[in-house]
Amino acid sequence: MSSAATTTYVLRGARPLGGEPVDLVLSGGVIAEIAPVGAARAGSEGDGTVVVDATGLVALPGLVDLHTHLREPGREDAETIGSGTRAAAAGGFTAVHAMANTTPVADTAGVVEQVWRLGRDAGWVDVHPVGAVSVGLAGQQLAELGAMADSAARVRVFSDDGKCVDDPILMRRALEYVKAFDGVVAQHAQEPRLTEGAQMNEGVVSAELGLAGWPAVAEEAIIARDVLLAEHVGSRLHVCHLSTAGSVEIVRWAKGRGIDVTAEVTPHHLVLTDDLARGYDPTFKVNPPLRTAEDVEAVREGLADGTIDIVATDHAPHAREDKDCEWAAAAFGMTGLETALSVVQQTMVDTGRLTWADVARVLSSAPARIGRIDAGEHAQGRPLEVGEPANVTLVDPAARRVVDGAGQATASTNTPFQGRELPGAVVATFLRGRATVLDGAPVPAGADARGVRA
Ligand SMILES: NC(=O)N[C@@H](CC(=O)O)C(=O)O
Ligand SMILES: [Zn+2]
Ligand SMILES: [Zn+2]
Repeated sequence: MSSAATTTYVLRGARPLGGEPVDLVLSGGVIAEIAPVGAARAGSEGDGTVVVDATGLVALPGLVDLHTHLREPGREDAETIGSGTRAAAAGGFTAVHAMANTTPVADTAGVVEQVWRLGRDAGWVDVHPVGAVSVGLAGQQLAELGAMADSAARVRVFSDDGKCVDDPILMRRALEYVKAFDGVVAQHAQEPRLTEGAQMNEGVVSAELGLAGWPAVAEEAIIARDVLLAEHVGSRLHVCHLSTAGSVEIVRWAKGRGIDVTAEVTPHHLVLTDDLARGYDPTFKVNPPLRTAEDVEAVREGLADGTIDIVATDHAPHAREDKDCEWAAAAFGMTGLETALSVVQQTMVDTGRLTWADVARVLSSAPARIGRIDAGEHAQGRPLEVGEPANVTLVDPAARRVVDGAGQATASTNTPFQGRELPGAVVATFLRGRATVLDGAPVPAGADARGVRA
């Protein structure tokens, strides 16, 4: 159970969205006061008040991930809801959307309620289950979308992620169905016939390595079809992990036409390229595949100009035996929750392409809006204003760290940034006024402000 926050925190000298320093006071689960530095009255009261020296730290609204694989139920050897949500908190997140490709698949009200409850009991972040579009992700029969929407989990995002809803009739029906409860279909855009046996991006490198290629058109053809279907039906479409320059162009065109489409890019597609396949290290095997430097530039441009709405991690932990094997046999996917903010800082903020206010949009308010979790008692992605829920992330943009998968909170070690130095570090995360991370270390629910269990 999430317990009510009892400690009052004064975040002394924090810079909301990278602006001028203030004292941010978190009390009673909300942002209670925003005062000039040193002026917050709560600071002097001692009793139950913790002053956090936030000098130089940027305060962001708690991050929201629209695309996380938590693996429970079914693959608890790779990740559990406990370990995955602890990793999320460590990465500055206060809410995640848990993808449906579990075992069993999250295609019924029963399974999504189980995931939602386990997330709530773990207490690290709000867990919003994604419901499957089709029964068993088999692409044949529509799952019980309405029952999942009406369940305690209040599902609004539906996806067969890992698989593409390639049947246009099924996609059309799903788009029609979700309109009834303002839901969205999040598509994993991969034309299956064009990607049979595909191992990496189709291009110069795949030809050299002799690995079967995954052409850009396999992604773009589905996105083009889906934006037209969304227009025809008058429904809401979300494009998962967009990765090619052509996909950016199609989404830009669709938005220009007024089609209700949103799109996400992953941190890894903002920086890594298919050159990394040359070492045959399956850590770099992911779906959609790492693309070319031109694609990386195009997705950065698309994120900067608002064509791409959000950054979503596609955190995809895998057990060692599924990655410690030859490339062709390895599973697709890489972890991302604990490096996402740093990669966005490196590629977009430190390059002058996004401000911290933009980061708050692409990693918090926009994903919360797309997932329809931006209202009500547990609202996420809200502005840092008095009276709003105290979901706050403190990041030190001047910090530098070398990524070590073994030292992360996620139960898996398949980070593509192993050994790389990244800028920025999450110093603290607050979920409705309760610290889930302090001094860079996770604080379990029920522990006091110094991380000691009461
Ligand atoms: N991204 C991946 O390479 N893998 C994801 C599935 C997916 O996001 O398509 C997974 O579940 O492992
Ligand atoms: Zn996917
Ligand atoms: Zn995914």
